[in-house]
Amino acid sequence: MTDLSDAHVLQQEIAVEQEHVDTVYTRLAELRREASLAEKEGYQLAGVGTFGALVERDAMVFHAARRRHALDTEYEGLVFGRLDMNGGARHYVGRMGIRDAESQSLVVDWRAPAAAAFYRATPAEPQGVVRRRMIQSSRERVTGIEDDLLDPEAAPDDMKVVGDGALLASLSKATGRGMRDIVATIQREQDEAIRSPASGVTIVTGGPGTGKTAVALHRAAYLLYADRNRFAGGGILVVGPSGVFVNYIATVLPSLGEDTATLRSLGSLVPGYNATRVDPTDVAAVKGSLRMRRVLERASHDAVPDAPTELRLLYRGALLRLDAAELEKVRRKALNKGARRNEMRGVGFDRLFDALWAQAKGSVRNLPEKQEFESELADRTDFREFLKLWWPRFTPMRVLRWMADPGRLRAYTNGLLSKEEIKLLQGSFDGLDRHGPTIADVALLDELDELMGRPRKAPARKTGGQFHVRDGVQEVSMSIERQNASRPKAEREDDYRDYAHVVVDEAQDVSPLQWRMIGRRGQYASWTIVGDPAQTAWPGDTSELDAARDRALNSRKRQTYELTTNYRNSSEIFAVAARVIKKLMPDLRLPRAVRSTGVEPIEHMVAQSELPKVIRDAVEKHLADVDGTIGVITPVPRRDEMAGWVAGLPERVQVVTALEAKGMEYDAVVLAEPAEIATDASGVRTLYVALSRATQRLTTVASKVW
Ligand SMILES: Nc1ncnc2c1ncn2[C@@H]1O[C@H](COP(=O)(O)OP(=O)(O)OP(=O)(O)O)[C@@H](O)[C@H]1O
Repeated sequence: MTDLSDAHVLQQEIAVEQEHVDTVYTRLAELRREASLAEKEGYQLAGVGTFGALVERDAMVFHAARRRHALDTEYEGLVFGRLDMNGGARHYVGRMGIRDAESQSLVVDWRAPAAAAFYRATPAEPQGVVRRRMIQSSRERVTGIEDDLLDPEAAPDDMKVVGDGALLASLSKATGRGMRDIVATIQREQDEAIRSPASGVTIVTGGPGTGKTAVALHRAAYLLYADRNRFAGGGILVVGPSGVFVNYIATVLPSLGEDTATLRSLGSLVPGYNATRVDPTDVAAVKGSLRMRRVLERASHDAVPDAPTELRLLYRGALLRLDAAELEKVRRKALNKGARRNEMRGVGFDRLFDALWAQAKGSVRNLPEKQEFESELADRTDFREFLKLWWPRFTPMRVLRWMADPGRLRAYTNGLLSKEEIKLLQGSFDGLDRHGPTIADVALLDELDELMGRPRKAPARKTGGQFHVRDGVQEVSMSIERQNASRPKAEREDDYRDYAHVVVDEAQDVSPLQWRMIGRRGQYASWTIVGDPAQTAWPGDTSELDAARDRALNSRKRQTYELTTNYRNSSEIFAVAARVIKKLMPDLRLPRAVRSTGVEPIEHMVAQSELPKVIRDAVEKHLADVDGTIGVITPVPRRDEMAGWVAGLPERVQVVTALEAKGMEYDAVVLAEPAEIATDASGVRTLYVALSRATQRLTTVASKVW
């Protein structure tokens, strides 16, 4: 009986909301028509030909096109919330703000201040909200409603309240590909971090699945909304650990209505590199250490391998000669401590001329003025060839390659690294030529770039102006293009460093040198940093990481937020992960997993020889259990071998190493050989990460006790 009447009320309320949603979509269709029309009219204005008309055209076309794009991308689930306020006012909350023809608000943008209460109001602090309603829909059709009655005292008698727990309802849906959209269900503690002030540094910490990545991305969308000029103009940089992860989060930003953020992995932050190779964790830790800066400094000042050991020039019948020691003296004089080698090239040449001039004065008769002496030498091919070999223009890659030579490596690291550390580096640069840099190498290359400076380039030839000449007609380009053209364009595209905001995800794994690399690109930025120290793969002491981070952020003011609810894992799955990390860190505060599925994780203990079959069977079982993604997580060195065991299965099965699994989320996970993951250099904390990736099903397959 109750059920029937509940169902009846639900249908009634759905019909009420459907009516409003219909009004919104009708208005949306009107707005789209208007935007297309404005775009067309804008183009027609070009025919008028006056300068003013052309500028107006630019603005119209640009704004209309952006508006139309927004209207198209925000279509699905446009309206997702409703607030009934004390006093009778009613607001709908959605992916974008929409007003009717009389400028009355039909939907408030989720990022607008008026929508904040939707995320923040609680029964203890209702903030004027009587009833909060979540509206679920599929395209234009309302399919469900969930209410929270926040202020029963203030509720009118006829107010209906339906459903229980919108959050849990939304969480039990499978994730599918990409992160589930959480705009509708952002929780209070998350909302506070998302809307934290745009200045200084916002630090967000929290255990697995607490929504750190979600918060970081929503924050990027929020900042762009709150101060578009500042953040779209300067740009927002979002840095994630790996390419796999960056692809995964790339699908989320457009769904937040933002396509203006720049996404980069740590291996692709520096232009020209797209590194995906990973070093073993202990090697990466040495490469990421601050002490490497001194090592690189030594390398950047070292003599070039195979450089000429002598300079002999026959000049006006006299022999001018500088031997190895003299050449080395000249080089050192030009390159005193801290000097940047590429920038000092001219100074090095000047010193060389000085040395030759001093000799010539004693041995050449009819010596011309010094200037003429220099230009005579500079014209000679043999001398120019010598200069090229003696002091070439260096690229960071060229110098890093020197480290593959054991003798040079020893010389550069002597006294700075321990014997064990030097041993770890030996051989680790061998693959540079054939396979390109590893992710950790990219920070070394960026450091070298700074230590050596850039070879001065010939001034770029001007290409185009602000006018395009086409078919004899002079046409003004779009103002947006002109704006772009007036920026130092090569810099912005190539190695832009003036981001207005930098978001760093999985910050617990950013090495000291990587902090420096990111810091160079955010010197004037405000920052959002999210991470979980308990999930770090950094071996040993993490205080060096903290110090490097602090240096990158220098004295900027900080706000810290802690997220405490795990939305990803079922409580049954998180219990397994918690058991593992508690052994290592008994005092760690763990998040609360709010959702129970009643399905216990499966733990298989099998003989080595059975691993391939049991793993494959487990994956096949999960393929039947869940519709979404399945992650097979392996020890780092065994990825390819194990991928072979599950070859030929559908695309929704992804095989990743425990390190690559960072930040990822799957509906089901099959975790292979936990004991091997735990004894790897990155250890138990990486196993903890791997065990907390699944939303619904977890199977572990082990041949050794763990
Ligand atoms: N308020 C929320 N409502 C519904 N789902 C949420 C909410 N917050 C987070 N989620 C979901 O929880 C999952 C975990 O979020 P996210 O990946 O951002 O967590 P994380 O803290 O970055 O995790 P980790 O540190 O383990 O990588 C995602 O599927 C996300 O969509």
